[in-house]
Amino acid sequence: MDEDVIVSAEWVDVHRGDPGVVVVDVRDAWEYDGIGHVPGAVNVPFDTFRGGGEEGMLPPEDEWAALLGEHGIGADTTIVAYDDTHGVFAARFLVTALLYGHDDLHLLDGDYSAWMQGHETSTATPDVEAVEYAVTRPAESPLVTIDEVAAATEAEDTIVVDTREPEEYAEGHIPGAVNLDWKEVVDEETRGLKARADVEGIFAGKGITPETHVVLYCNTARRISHTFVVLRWLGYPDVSFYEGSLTEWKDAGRPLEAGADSDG
Ligand SMILES: O=S(=O)([O-])[S-]
Repeated sequence: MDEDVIVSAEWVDVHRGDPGVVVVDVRDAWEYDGIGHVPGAVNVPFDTFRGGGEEGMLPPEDEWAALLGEHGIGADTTIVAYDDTHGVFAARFLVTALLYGHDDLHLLDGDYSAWMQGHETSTATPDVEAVEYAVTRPAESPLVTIDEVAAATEAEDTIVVDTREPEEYAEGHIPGAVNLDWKEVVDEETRGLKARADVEGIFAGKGITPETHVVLYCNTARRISHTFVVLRWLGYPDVSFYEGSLTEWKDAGRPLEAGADSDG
């Protein structure tokens, strides 16, 4: 997952039929079938790759491999994912793929509602030839443990970021964390990301810069997936992902701090 992780609707329109490209729609089946989808996209609903394994909300490795294979995705496939919620569910699909070693990953900028405004849609289910998918775990992982997160709250040049809504943060957050609601970087009108400089400015306003070690958490590692993808797009080199998130933190009886973020 590199700085080309975010792709425009125009790019998807040109490349969606290319050999080796699979467009993945992570909405529910009724939306995919009933409302329509990007022509040629396969449907891998969020529920089918969410949880059930031993590592946070990741699916078991063999189930993940079978799921991708049955949708015609091989280890070298270029994956483009989308949803209808500004990309947050699709981002979780992409981060799951990354954690299981897939490399060529992209998020449609905007979502299906935005796509529908100017692009062809379809209700036809594509013929898919199943392939074998083999997981190869990456040598380096952005995952951090609960103890690493606790240490990060005290470390210099490190910022722990809560990507939930301000009300949730105010109720209780990891001590020392700043609050940056993942939706802050989304343009409500285009449904895609705000301009790059604006996004960088929003992050910088919270102390998140390319020089900082950034540790992300939310409740169950869904919303941080979007922020993680955006930080990869910006090329920030040191971003950690707390898969256990607040669910694990609370279950472990770790301390919480209440109150709003002082930066608003
Ligand atoms: O997005 S979430 O994991 O905090 S529910």
